Amino acid sequence: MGTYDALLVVSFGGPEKPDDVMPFLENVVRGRGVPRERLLEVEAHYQRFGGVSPINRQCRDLIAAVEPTVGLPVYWGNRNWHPYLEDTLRRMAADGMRRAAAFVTSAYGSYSSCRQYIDDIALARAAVEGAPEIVKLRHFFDHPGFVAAMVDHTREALDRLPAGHRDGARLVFTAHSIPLSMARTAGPDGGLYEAQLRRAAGLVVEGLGGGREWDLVWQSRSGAPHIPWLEPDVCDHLERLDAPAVVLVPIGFVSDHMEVVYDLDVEAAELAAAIGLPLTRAATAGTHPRFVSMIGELLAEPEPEACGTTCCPAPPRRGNHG
Ligand SMILES: CC1=C(CCC(=O)O)c2cc3nc(cc4[nH]c(cc5[nH]c(cc1n2)c(C)c5CCC(=O)O)c(CCC(=O)O)c4C)C(CCC(=O)O)=C3C
Ligand SMILES: [Fe+2]
Repeated sequence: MGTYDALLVVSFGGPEKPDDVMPFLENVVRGRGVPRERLLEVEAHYQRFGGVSPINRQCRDLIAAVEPTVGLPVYWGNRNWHPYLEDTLRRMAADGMRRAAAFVTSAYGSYSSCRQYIDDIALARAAVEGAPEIVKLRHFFDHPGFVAAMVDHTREALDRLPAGHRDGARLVFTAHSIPLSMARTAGPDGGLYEAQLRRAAGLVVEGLGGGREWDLVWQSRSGAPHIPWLEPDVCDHLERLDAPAVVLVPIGFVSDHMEVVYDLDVEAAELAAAIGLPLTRAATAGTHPRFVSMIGELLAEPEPEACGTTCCPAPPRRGNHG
């Protein structure tokens, strides 16, 4: 860890009170062509939980668990809500930090899950005089710490199924859907997002001892209806699936984001109850001890090379942001 003088946790950000919800959502979708109706729907998901996203609390919990283990000061900055990256970089500069490793709370490559973080770090650095150099840590989808946490949590979810359903239960892995065009151009050769997700899911199945049927499906589709996104959606999949029981494994998320607590724990759970399908949901990595120790292990790895400039290109912007 000799080359870094701080760890910077970079996350998505989320609202912490009802009045934060619309300004937060407008930050997220600025220039993105997300229809107003979709935004209002998602606003209702947040308001149902008192206008509070679980994500900030999860970042604080992760930082509290990680800080004592890494021997470095830990900072936290978000892309879309307070504490904003720019404010955090300003504080880091004032504290004399010159060079920090960035742990982004997303394990995979694609524009939304990687490049957008890199771009926002660069924008924030450009706005702050004397901002520290930032080295983004690698995609950790296949790291034994992440995999071990998901294996444990999937086993716990299997154990929560009614006895008699555990052996035959199907594992349904989920990740955030993205536009097909974004999926095709993810990574240096395209298709990286889906390939990394399949690899991570396969490692979890292996860690459980193998021999189980599993699928990778998508959730939380956004955007305009005429734009194709990755399919099938988790709910369509559950409806068609011929399985005695299901464990949902949100392998695409590192903590229980709003997408997990609403789209899976409310929507998918209601559907499963309606069609009589026994279903449980595996916890996300969260603050599992192996996930926490993984961060220290990533800091000790040889410094990752920066992504190439043609990797995960930005989709065309819409609206008044060019
Ligand atoms: C790949 C991916 C991840 C995983 C990687 C990562 O973790 O970064 C992710 C995470 C998250 N997405 C989140 C929230 C939202 N995402 C939206 C919209 C979008 N997501 C997209 C992709 C992803 N999103 C895309 C292509 C869009 C369309 C607009 C655009 O092109 O940018 C919208 C707009 C409303 C809507 O959903 O339509 C919201 C509110 C939160 C916070 C949750 C909380 O508060 O707990 C988190 C962690
Ligand atoms: Fe999202």
